[in-house]
Amino acid sequence: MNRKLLVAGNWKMHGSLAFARDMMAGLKSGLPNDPGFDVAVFPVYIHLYEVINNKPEGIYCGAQNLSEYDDGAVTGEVSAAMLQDLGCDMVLVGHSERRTMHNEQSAEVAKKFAQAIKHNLTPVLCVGESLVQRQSEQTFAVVWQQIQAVIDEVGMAGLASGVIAYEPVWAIGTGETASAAQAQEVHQFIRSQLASNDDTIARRIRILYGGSCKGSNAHELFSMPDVDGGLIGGASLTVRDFLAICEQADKLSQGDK
Ligand SMILES: O=C(CO)COP(=O)(O)O
Repeated sequence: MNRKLLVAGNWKMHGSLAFARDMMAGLKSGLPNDPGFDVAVFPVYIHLYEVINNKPEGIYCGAQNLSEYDDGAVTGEVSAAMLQDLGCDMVLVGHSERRTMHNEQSAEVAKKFAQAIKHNLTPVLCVGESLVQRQSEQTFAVVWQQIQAVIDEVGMAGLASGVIAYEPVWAIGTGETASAAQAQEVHQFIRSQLASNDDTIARRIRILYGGSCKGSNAHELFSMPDVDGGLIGGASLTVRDFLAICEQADKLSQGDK
């Protein structure tokens, strides 16, 4: 099955309104017209509106987090309905920085995923193991537990409305990338586990790789059969670096992938 590659930039807690405008202007002039791959950016909440109002046509915009609740007395949180109202298309859920720094548990992540699909946002479910977990051969178990929690909440049909991003924690912001073979091994595991529940959904769902992905390794990673693009941190923060990754996605989308 042909899955469209997705290159997604997670800006994390970086940028400013001027940065958001400059990035959008740079992508407008640098991206191919009508690309054969999808592009998304994930700014902080307070820069979303600026991005939404300045983004080139066809680029998706998403938040980095959302509340697990509909509305109410939840100071400092932002609901799925508010994100949709603003014009967001997507939202990250369960990024490892939220799981570790904000102690988000898989059950909470699953509730956030459910909120996203209820409000027609595409959730990008981030999963991945720590270095200790990899060294103790728990990678598959950890990753699957994180996905299973979402399936328990929304079923396979719900999961199918989202995107999965495999981000090994040891590769995030460290400069140490999973090799293409290491990424493929986990992506293939995820897809085969999903296939034992629903083969069609398993073949259709996009699984991104994240963790020190950059222009120089994107082609090798994205050319793996089960890698459908990337969730990019550091290399999404300049037009040049982000476009270098998009260029690789463009080449692959015009070729066999
Ligand atoms: O966490 C990431 C994207 O969500 C990856 O970050 P880096 O690309 O900076 O390693």
